[in-house]
Amino acid sequence: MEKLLPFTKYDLAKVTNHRSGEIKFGEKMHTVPKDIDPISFLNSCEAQYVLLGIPEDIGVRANFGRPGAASAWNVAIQSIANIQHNRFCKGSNLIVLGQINVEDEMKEVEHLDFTDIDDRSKLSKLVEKIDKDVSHIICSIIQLGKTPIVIGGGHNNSYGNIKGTALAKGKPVNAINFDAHSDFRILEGRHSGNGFSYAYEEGFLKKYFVFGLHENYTSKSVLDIIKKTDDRVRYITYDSLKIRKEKDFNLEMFNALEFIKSDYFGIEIDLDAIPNIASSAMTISGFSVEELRQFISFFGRHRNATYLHICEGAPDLGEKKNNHLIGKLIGYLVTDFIKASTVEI
Ligand SMILES: N=CN[C@@H](CCC(=O)O)C(=O)O
Repeated sequence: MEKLLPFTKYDLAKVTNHRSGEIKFGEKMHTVPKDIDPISFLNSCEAQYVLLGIPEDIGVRANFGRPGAASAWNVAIQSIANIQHNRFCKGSNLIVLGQINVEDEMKEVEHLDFTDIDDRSKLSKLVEKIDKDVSHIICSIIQLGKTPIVIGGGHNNSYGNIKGTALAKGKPVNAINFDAHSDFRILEGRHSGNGFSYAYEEGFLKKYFVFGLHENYTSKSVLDIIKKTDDRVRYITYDSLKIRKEKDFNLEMFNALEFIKSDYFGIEIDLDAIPNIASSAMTISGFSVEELRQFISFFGRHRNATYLHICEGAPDLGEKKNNHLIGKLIGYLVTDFIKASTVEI
């Protein structure tokens, strides 16, 4: 895990606000001790869930998007460290592994211009480099029997999550994606809009379900491709669920689970599906936070749920005064996922 920047107990102490009479997650979560190999530590630690940050937005830049997703990890870990450790959820069930070291890559892209064809190709190459690191770390975590909770970063990291999971399990895996976009776009060089299509094309992704696609932001060509692969790729649109009310949210979650549950699956959450959450493709129309929480709680309950990835949140693009809110939202989602596994289906 050379590309891992471990989160130390001092880092954790710095972000935990101690209050007498209370126990915060930051006082109970595990960190990799200095001079101990992360793999040996993961192997010996009893906690099931492994927090990993990917503070990059190179895939978003390569997709003509607005940078900012690199800032989610920092605000997320600050919020998670200050959740109350109690009978409903225990901080001691989490290992804060750290973040993928993308400092050099982020420096390299500072002056790249995505409208320049050569620069765009450099951006895509850097995304490929990060893909390798993500898939390697995810594979190692899953091989040790742990459950990764990944905080992105752009949605390009779905590729590394899916590939790492498939390599660890020794077979292609499935994915459910709560998203306004399919990210199943053409293979034109890696970016945040084609993580799933690359994983599918390369044989790591078997079945894929997109939950809540926005009809206005899905191209005819993507819809045509999906139509031809109906046995393996399906979707339900946000508009049919929440606007025209032709479909029922709970029933469609059930149907989506029926589709993907035959194999291990990853739960992918793009925060651009939630209105007014700062992100590259921020929206004013979308699912509520409660619906998203119910979604994670529902899918996280299944024994084949193998990882959770929360991405595209970009606190740096939001209002300065309230940029902790994305961290707070991510904290709710992380604990909903952990709580879900105690009611396995
Ligand atoms: N991960 C996001 N992908 C979307 C972004 C859409 C946008 O920037 O408007 C996509 O490529 O379709």
